[in-house]
This record gives sequence, structure tokens and C-alpha cells, in this order.
Amino acid sequence: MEREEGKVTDVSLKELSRKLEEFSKERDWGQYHSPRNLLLAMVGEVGELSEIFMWRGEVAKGLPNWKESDKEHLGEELSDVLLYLIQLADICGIDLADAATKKIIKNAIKYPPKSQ
Ligand SMILES: Nc1ccn([C@H]2C[C@H](O)[C@@H](COP(=O)(O)OP(=O)(O)OP(=O)(O)O)O2)c(=O)n1
Repeated sequence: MEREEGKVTDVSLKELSRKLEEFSKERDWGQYHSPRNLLLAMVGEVGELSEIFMWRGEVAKGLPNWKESDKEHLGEELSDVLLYLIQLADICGIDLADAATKKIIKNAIKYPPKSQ
């Protein structure tokens, strides 16, 4: 994990996965973290994420007019989705870093860039 001025600037999916496993183990929450429960929890967090954008109309890139507290809330909900996604991949035995990297390559083959 890399930090700069108290801020994490880089972290791997594996590091997050390890931290989540530790968090769950310390609380004995593994019993609740079945694939289906994690999927439902993730979808619930996608709902919370959607609520932040609800009724605002279109939003400018970079969210220039948003309050800091709203941006912070957005970061938390995005993180909840990511953290459940990582746990879901782990419990299903999917290496998300490998799968996502391979998918980007597959996408590039399916959608080649326009030739100049
Ligand atoms: N059984 C659980 C419960 C929570 N979490 C973790 C993953 C999420 O990052 C976060 C979700 O916590 P909450 O359910 O409290 O949801 P929020 O943080 O969104 O709180 P609220 O719904 O009150 O806004 O906690 C988890 O791993 N396993």
C-alpha cells in the first residue's frame, strides 16, 4: 500500500481482500458471507449509491458543485460496492484482478480502436 500525505494513493485488490478477510474473521461474519448474501448486500449498496444521484438531474464530471460531505458520502458508497464485490469474487473463487485484466483485453479485441 502506498501513502502520500496521509492518503492512500495505491492499493491492490489482494491487499483489500486480505483486510476484508481479517475484518470478517475477527467478527465471525464468514457464516453470513455466502455468495447469495454478498450479491444481495452489493446490490443494496448499489441502491444506496444510486440514491445519491437521484433527482439531481445530470451531474457535471468531477462533481464541481457538490458539497464536500456529499462527495465523501459518494466515496463511502462506491467503496461499499467495491468491498462487497471483492468479497463476492473471493467466495466464488474468482481472481478478480486476473479476470478484470483479461476482460479489458477481451473488450479491446471486440472493440478495436478506429484506424486513423
Ligand atoms: N455482514 C456485513 C456487514 C457489513 N459489512 C461491511 C461491508 C460494507 O463496506 C459495510 C456495509 O455496512 P452497513 O451495512 O452498515 O452499510 P452502510 O455503511 O452503507 O451504512 P448505512 O446503510 O447505515 O448507510 O460494512 C460486511 O462486510 N459484512
